[in-house]
Amino acid sequence: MDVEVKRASKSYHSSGGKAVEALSAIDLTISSGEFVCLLGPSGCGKSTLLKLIAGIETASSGAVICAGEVVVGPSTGRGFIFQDYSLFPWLTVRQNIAFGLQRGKGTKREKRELAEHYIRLFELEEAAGLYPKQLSGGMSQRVAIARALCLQPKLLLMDEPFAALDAMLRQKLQEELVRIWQRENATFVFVTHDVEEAIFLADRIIVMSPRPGAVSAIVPVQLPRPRERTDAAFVELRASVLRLLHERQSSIAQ
Ligand SMILES: Nc1ncnc2c1ncn2[C@@H]1O[C@H](COP(=O)(O)OP(=O)(O)OP(=O)(O)O)[C@@H](O)[C@H]1O
Repeated sequence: MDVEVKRASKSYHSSGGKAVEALSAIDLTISSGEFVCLLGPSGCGKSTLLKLIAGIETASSGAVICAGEVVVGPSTGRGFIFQDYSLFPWLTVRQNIAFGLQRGKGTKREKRELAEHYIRLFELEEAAGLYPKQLSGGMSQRVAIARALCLQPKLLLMDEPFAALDAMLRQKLQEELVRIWQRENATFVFVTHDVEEAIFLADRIIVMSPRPGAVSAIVPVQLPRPRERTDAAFVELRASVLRLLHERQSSIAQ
């Protein structure tokens, strides 16, 4: 599913009545099947941009077009995982993961196998019968990711989904996410603060800057996959993206 963001701006009104310009005239085109990371400091509007694409926030001006249709609200073809992932407290891990499959295509058995596949993938076998209140933060996050992937959306929007995970699991899931993306041929948009994560995952990194939120640079990542974090080209690109972020930060501060 391709995405076109056309001069999209978003202002929020705080309780004091003051407007916060979270995004200013964003233009961005994401091709079908692309893996894009949104990278930038806190408050530059990454989550807001993701919410506009998901259709859970409306642009103050401009538009978002997905697969040729103007986004006017959420849709099952556009999956999302946000920071405040919410699981259904009255359902077990297994039931949460399988929840969205109920109305989808396929036999009962196929659906059960799909849910079990994601339970195994995210190492949730032992937690499958537990309820959300019995899970750690990292486990809840894995359930939320598994639940979104289970629906096999054509566009998956992810807001720092690995932020609360330990380093080992985080790397493992990054690798798995790339494999899933390659297999599903879906479009992935992934928000992160982490330069290494962005380089490991993305075809292109959209660097954003704050006050107001804007696209400050677009960095193509032309490293072959699977990527190796210790390769010279990877390390070099990491240094140059970090430099770019520092430059943009200091030019805003001046
Ligand atoms: N519902 C809201 N009401 C008022 N202001 C908001 C709201 N949501 C976001 N903002 C403001 O809009 C700006 C952009 O926020 P956003 O969450 O999109 O940034 P972000 O880059 O995702 O930040 P972070 O990396 O910290 O999650 C910030 O100044 C934030 O305070």
